[in-house]
Amino acid sequence: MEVKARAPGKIILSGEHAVVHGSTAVAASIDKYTYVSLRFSTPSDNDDTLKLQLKDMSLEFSWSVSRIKEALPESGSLRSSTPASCSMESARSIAALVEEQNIPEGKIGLASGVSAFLWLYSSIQGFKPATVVVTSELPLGSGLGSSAAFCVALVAALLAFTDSAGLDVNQQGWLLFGEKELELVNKWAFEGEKIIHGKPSGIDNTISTYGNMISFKSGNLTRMKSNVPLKMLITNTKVGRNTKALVAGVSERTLRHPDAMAFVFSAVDSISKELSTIIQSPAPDDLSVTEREEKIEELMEMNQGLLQSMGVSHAVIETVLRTTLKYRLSSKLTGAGGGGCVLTLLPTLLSGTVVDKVITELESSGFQCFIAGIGVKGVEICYGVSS
Ligand SMILES: Nc1ncnc2c1ncn2[C@@H]1O[C@H](COP(=O)(O)OP(=O)(O)OP(=O)(O)O)[C@@H](O)[C@H]1O
Ligand SMILES: C[C@@](O)(CCO)CC(=O)[O-]
Ligand SMILES: [Mg+2]
Repeated sequence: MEVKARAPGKIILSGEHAVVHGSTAVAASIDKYTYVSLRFSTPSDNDDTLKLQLKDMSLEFSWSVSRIKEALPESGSLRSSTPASCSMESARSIAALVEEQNIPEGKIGLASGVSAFLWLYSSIQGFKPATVVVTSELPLGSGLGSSAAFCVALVAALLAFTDSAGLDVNQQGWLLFGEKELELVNKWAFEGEKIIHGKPSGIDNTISTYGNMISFKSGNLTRMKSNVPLKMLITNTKVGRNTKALVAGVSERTLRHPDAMAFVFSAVDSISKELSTIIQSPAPDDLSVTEREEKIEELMEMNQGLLQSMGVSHAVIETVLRTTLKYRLSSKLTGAGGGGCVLTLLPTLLSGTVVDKVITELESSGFQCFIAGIGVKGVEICYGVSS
């Protein structure tokens, strides 16, 4: 029996970092996915290992299930229907299991993803031998929610054969979970994100699970229906960074300057609320489309300024901002910043020639550009495929 799951990446239109401190943020899914396929071994395979294949990186990790059982005995008593946090003791055992795999030095950032995998797999499926194959269209560690898409797709595949899935394994094509099941996927994925991010707000796993567009505050989501056709250019600066370290940096700055940072977070909250109102207001005529876009551009610029004051911008992000500004286009970093990806609003009436020119100039600086499809469905699964 085999199942494949796919979960989308995301952009944050406003509110990253501040959302960790209780402000509102607005996020949308994008049409780039992480895929996870799962196949349990059968007795005829004569194989008692759990394998994780990261296809894009040509890496394979494997553990005998008895070794995992010995290291993580508490996982055996957990239930797939009750998401559980990784204890300090389990985190230590997982670190040992990951270390045994000798991840190449240049790819050591994967250790947190592999740790999340071990926790989620053993907690949801126990100690069954299986092969899990991962591929992704998302650049890792670039602000497009690769960590959350990985956790969401993995959890969806792991829950697909449990009673918690609530789906018929004989159905064909991509299937959506029901509401209760989505909630369960989201909660487990959040536990994985905690292992990768340290202190996530939950916005990334939530948008990857539910898809479309959401506003998010203090762990609660509000689904949004966009009435503005948003076209966003995404520029990957290819400067690598790590969300956990950036989030920790903002928390340290907040401890040093609590009063000033409270105002910064409150300003971001107002920006996100205004942005949600504009995006959801009823369909306008052509003139007001332009007016709305101008407001969105101004809010993006204001948010970028506040992200800079949180200390999460980067020289390379400033280069992208300067380049797009030459074409009178507004941009902001998206996700954790510190490098990674930048969003640029492409107004509806902007000519294709200008879009081509700005992309050519950005790519000549060594950046990678693409126009994302925004607001796709959240996590989906497909039974009976072979990877
Ligand atoms: N396809 C994948 N396979 C294995 N591990 C992954 C995969 N995708 C993400 N990860 C794990 O997540 C880490 C990147 O997560 P990180 O949160 O730093 O960046 P991001 O999620 O891409 O950006 P952001 O959190 O700003 O949206 C990787 O270093 C790896 O540990
Ligand atoms: C930087 C951050 O706000 C968004 C990362 O995509 C972290 C989080 O909310 O968990
Ligand atoms: Mg992440």
